[in-house]
Amino acid sequence: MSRVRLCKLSTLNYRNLSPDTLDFPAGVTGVWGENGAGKTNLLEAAYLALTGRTEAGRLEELILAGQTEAYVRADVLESGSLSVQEVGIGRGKRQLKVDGVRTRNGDLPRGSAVLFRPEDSELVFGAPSQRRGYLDSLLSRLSARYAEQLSRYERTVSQRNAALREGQDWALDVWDEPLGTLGRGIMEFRQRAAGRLEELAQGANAELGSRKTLRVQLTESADPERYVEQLRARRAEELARGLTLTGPHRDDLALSLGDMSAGTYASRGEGRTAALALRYAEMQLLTERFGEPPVLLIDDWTAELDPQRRQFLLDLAASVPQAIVTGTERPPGAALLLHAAAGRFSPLTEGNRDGR
Ligand SMILES: Nc1ncnc2c1ncn2[C@@H]1O[C@H](COP(=O)(O)OP(=O)(O)OP(=O)(O)O)[C@@H](O)[C@H]1O
Repeated sequence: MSRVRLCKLSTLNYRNLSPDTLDFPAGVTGVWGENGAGKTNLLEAAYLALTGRTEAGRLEELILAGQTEAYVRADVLESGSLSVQEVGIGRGKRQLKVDGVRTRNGDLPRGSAVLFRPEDSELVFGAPSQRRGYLDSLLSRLSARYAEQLSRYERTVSQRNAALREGQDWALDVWDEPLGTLGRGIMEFRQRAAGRLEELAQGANAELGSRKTLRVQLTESADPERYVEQLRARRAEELARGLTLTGPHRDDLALSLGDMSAGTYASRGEGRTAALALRYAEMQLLTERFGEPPVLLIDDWTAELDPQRRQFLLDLAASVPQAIVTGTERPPGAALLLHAAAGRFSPLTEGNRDGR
């Protein structure tokens, strides 16, 4: 695949952003302004327009309070040709278009952007579901087949859970076989990706100055070879609880630093560093898969970070064809600086760069 570059971003009714179209050059764009100015919202909107995905919880939250629909549009340059990606959001639904034609999620360029956020620390300190979400989002972008299998698996788990809740013992035999096949596919894909993920994250964690070795290991709830057998062995317990208790939807990506569980023992800074290392690994895996680095969207480049870690982020941004870096301090070395205030973004020209 070719390099994807964001040329323009337009938004309408997106959180607190004023309706506008912004131009983005190649290289680093710095977005700087006070707390609550809309910097994170801008990055989130760019991520949504580039990938069709959002890291925010519920779609409704993205819509300007009091409105019913929001819209983002990215004019992107890919393989030398321009295309227009549009995402419309209504209550609980999202519609994607490429060059005016409706499309499904998987049809947007899958490796086109990576979002670094201070909230990424939740990958380390949060629940297993956060880490599974990270892994699934990454693997779904690396493989359309994984994305497809995962969504079928998740549907099957909910149907099987419904049968469990209704105590339909006989119906479970119908669900166990497809669940077994889909679940095994997911487990095998995760196992294949986990080694490289650990290698990349470990390297980045060391480069970020951490003296403790970061381990990233899959903790699997089931054995792919014996999955259907394991499902059957826990059926009585599952019927009692009305839940499927075994399978990749219960896996975790266990993180440890120097042999101690990172979630339990890491300091805030160590956790933040490990989370940066995971995002770095995501970016590298997408680069390896698609042959070009994604657009980097780095939110709050100074948050909780010491000078060495800030420099790592700035160097990373400078190393890729395009990055947008936000902060309450101006990131040095940007090709374009935008000043953020109350959801508006104004370019700082040479004349007023030093004045603000
Ligand atoms: N759906 C919404 N409708 C209206 N306003 C919203 C909506 N969602 C969020 N906001 C507002 O957007 C504002 C900007 O938030 P944002 O997180 O982008 O700020 P920021 O510039 O990144 O700030 P910080 O430096 O504190 O991280 C917040 O004041 C928030 O209340």
